Amino acid sequence: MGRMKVGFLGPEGTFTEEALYHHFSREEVEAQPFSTIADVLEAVDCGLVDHGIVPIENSLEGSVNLTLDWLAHQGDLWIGAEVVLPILQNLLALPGTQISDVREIGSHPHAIAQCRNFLRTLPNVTVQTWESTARAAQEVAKRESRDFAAIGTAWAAKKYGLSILKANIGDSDDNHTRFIVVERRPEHPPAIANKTMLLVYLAEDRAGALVHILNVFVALGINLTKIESRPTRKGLGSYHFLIDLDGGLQDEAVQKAITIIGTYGHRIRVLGSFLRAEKI
Ligand SMILES: O=C(O)C(=O)C[C@]1(C(=O)O)C=C[C@@H](O)C=C1
Repeated sequence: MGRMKVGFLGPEGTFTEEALYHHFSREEVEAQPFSTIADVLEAVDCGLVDHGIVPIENSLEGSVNLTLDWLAHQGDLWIGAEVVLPILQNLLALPGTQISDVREIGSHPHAIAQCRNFLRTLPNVTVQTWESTARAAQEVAKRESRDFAAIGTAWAAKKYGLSILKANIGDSDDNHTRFIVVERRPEHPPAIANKTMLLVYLAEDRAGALVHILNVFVALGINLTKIESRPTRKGLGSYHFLIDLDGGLQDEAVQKAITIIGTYGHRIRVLGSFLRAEKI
């Protein structure tokens, strides 16, 4: 059997690539970089790769909306696993660069958001967003200019021949990102899982509709670990809910909750069921 093809947010040197090799062994995969999160998810959807890995949530900046919205609106992918990684942000520049040389800093919007306090110490520097941290690092190497620095991984510095101008520039030492591993929806979901992600559309916008749903989980003793509302794209104020809960799809209580919520007329889609990743 050939190696599994796994798409990731590239180029090489992103946090997503680190997460990929945390989950899969180098021997079993053929890793394929894509420029955007949407490109990764589309590649899985159309069968170009077997799996895809993308960020979904960060402990400082919250949800990665691009990922949540793609899952809700674009395709019908299945989340088969999650990976949680500690995130250490670094300022990367050409060797020999001094902080006073830097006029522009580029990175992924989430990485920029994780380093706000550090960036405030550089009031004369403009900040640019790039598709990923490694893409910005690659650009620093390409421009060969000391004016431009990137925020990203220590591995990207090595990969693109850059120096770490300043290490650990994140706003908090407790910085973690959760990544999801997606695949095309399997015929049979896994039999052992202890976490499930649901997408819920309320039947109607009336007082107590959300409480109604939450009460079902309470009554069945199901612990919710995250709830996020995102626009349905059907008008201002119209939202659906992405709910993470403790329990696998094989659990009777989870099955019951899904059935009851459905009989109330709310629409529910299981986005995935998998083994919870422990924080490292
Ligand atoms: O740009 C990267 O290196 C990524 O893997 C993306 C990403 C994100 O989207 O949150 C992943 C982890 C960090 O939180 C910062 C950036």
